[in-house]
Amino acid sequence: MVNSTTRTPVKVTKLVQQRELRTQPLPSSKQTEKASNFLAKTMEPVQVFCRLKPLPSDGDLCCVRVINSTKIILETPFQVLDNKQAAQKETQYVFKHIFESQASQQNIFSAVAQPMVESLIRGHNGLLFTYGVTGSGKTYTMTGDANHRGIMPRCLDTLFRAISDYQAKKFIFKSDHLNSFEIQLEADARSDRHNENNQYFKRELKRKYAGPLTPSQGSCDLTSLQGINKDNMYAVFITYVEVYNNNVYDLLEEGNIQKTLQSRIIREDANHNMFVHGVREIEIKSAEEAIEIFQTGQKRKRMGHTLLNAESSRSHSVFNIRLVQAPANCQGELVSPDTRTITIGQLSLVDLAGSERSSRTKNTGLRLREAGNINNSLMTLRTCLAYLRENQQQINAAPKMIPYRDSKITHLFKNYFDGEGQVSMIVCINPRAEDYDENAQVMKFAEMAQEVQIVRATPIKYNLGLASGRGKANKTCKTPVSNLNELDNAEDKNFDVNVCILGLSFPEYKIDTPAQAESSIQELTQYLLRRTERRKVLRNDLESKFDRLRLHLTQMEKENLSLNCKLASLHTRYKEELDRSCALESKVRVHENSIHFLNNKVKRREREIDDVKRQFKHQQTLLDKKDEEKGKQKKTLNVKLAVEMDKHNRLRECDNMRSKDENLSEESSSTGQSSAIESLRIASGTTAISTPRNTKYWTPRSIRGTDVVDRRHRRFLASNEGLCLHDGDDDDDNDDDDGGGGGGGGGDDKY
Ligand SMILES: Nc1ncnc2c1ncn2[C@@H]1O[C@H](COP(=O)(O)OP(=O)(O)OP(=O)(O)O)[C@@H](O)[C@H]1O
Repeated sequence: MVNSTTRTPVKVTKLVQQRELRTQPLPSSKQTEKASNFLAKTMEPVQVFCRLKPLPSDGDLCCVRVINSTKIILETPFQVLDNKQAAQKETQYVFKHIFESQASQQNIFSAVAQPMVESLIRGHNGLLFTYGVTGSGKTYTMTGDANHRGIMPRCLDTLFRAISDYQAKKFIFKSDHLNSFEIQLEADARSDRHNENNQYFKRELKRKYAGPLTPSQGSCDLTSLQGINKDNMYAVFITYVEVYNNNVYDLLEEGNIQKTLQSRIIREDANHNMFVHGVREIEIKSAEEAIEIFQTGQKRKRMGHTLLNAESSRSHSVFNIRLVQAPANCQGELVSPDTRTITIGQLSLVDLAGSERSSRTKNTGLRLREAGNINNSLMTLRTCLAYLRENQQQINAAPKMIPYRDSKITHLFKNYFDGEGQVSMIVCINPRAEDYDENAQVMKFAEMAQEVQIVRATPIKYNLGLASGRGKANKTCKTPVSNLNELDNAEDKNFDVNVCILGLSFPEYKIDTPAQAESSIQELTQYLLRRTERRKVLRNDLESKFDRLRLHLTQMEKENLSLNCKLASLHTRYKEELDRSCALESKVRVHENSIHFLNNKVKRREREIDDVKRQFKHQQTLLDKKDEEKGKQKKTLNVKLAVEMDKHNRLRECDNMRSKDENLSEESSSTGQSSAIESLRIASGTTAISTPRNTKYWTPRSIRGTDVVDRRHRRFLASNEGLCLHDGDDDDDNDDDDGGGGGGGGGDDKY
């Protein structure tokens, strides 16, 4: 990267010099005269154009009358007169050109912007802004829409068509982020291009955007376009900033579109030019690319809604086209590495926010604040131009300080008013009767603005001692050379063409008279001297090239040798690595087989485990069912057992009673106390009730009755024993009962 200072065309201006002159003690009359002559020669006024917007319908009241292409009359509409009860007033204004409502976008571009593009190609600065009431057609004029492309897309199209054959490769010129440029070596530029391509393809995969605006095709006839230097290489850079609420935002800032933009500061560069610090400057290679980038910025732009215009711009937007150029080298291809030869021209296209009285828009809150800021910045612009005009008109008075810094937009424009270049303004007028008051203000300002003088840009020329026309000549030779290179003939290949022109052809000379001969000889001598000089330059250039080539060849030879050694060692290493990898591969194969075998085994085992699990589950369900059945059986048997036990207890009580009765009867028979027995029987109510027969037909030994009870008792015991076999828990109870029953059992023995 070449590190040297960059030159921009706008430097300390003649106007500033003039003002400095005025601040010093009174200049001599000779000085003043010289200065005024100088001013008269090099300054030109701000060019003010006026564009009328068509009325929405024929019946609408109009407040302007066009006299001719430069004169216009603003007249008080009857409607306004009625309201104010004032006398009809007419004010005539003169502008550089008045475009009536039927004027096309192309007309505006050709008359206003095309000369500025030519200036830009010559390396000069230009500022073009649209000014007017909200909805008067400022954005339409500057940007336009898909069918009616405005100034900006037309400028881009014209510029790219003009420099198409002379564009430097991308990243040869590189921004130094301080408003200047450097020249990169081709290797660095190539690496940057490579990185960008990678990002581009990634972006392309995601992108699905088609903006409404496309660059205009054929905005101007290129044959009429002047200023292109065919021995220079060009590169175009763009920036797009917005001034909103007196803060500057970079609309092309990197990152997501929804991202909150960072406010930027305005700084002065090494050449005293104002620039937005840290702004993203993008190199573009076609008008289409520029429009696409512009659309991205446009999306970010804050759009407010007022009652007057649903899509009103609440901010000033500044679209900068910067054209960087430098002389090409001998081959007419690469840019000369000398950074001092760089020329930067800048064209600023500014779409100002609409001037509007807030009482009319009925804005409130944020919108009111926006309107306040817009009005303040426009007021500062008006004040700056008014003071500039005053300073220029009253040369002998103490100059007023211009309040550029009071607003961001004027701070940014400072260079244009203080420096060299061209300033143009398009005043957009909506000729509706309702807009009369605002239009009067706008026109007053416009009239005043065209009295401000701007220093005309001085032409910039560099003589590198190289032949002019070298670029074209090299281009002409390129085609046959590339054709030769495509041939098989080795001798014809790599034919290096370097067209070196020694200058213009021999001048014509006349030697009819001695005087003529003398002057011709002098002319020829001059011509030959120039030729000799040029030959010297070319020879030096050739020799330095030979030297470089020789050096290059020796270096290449050395590199070749070392590369060959490296290649041989790499070859042997490669073979070793190949053998190792073969051995490893066979090992891997063995391991793979064993893994395969083990895998199969594992699968088999898993299947077996599954089978066993299934069987186990089945057995489990069978067991559960059996348990359930057992539980049910147990319950029914318990019920039966309880019933039988109850019966058995009752029977046993009966037996006991009977045996007691028998004992008593035996005792009474022996003692003859039957009355006592009788009283006992009465005391035992149960026995009396259960055996009523006994009292009536009682015999001391009723063998039949004993037999029946005995049989029943035995059946019960048998069944009870059978039950006890089934239930172990109940066995204890039965045993207890049997304890009782044991008595019974004992009793059984008695039976
Ligand atoms: N010369 C014209 N011919 C046809 N239509 C126009 C013309 N000028 C403006 N318009 C239309 O008028 C409307 C408002 O124009 P535009 O947005 O350019 O106004 P503006 O001055 O930029 O407003 P603001 O300051 O609010 O942004 C748009 O729909 C536009 O298409």
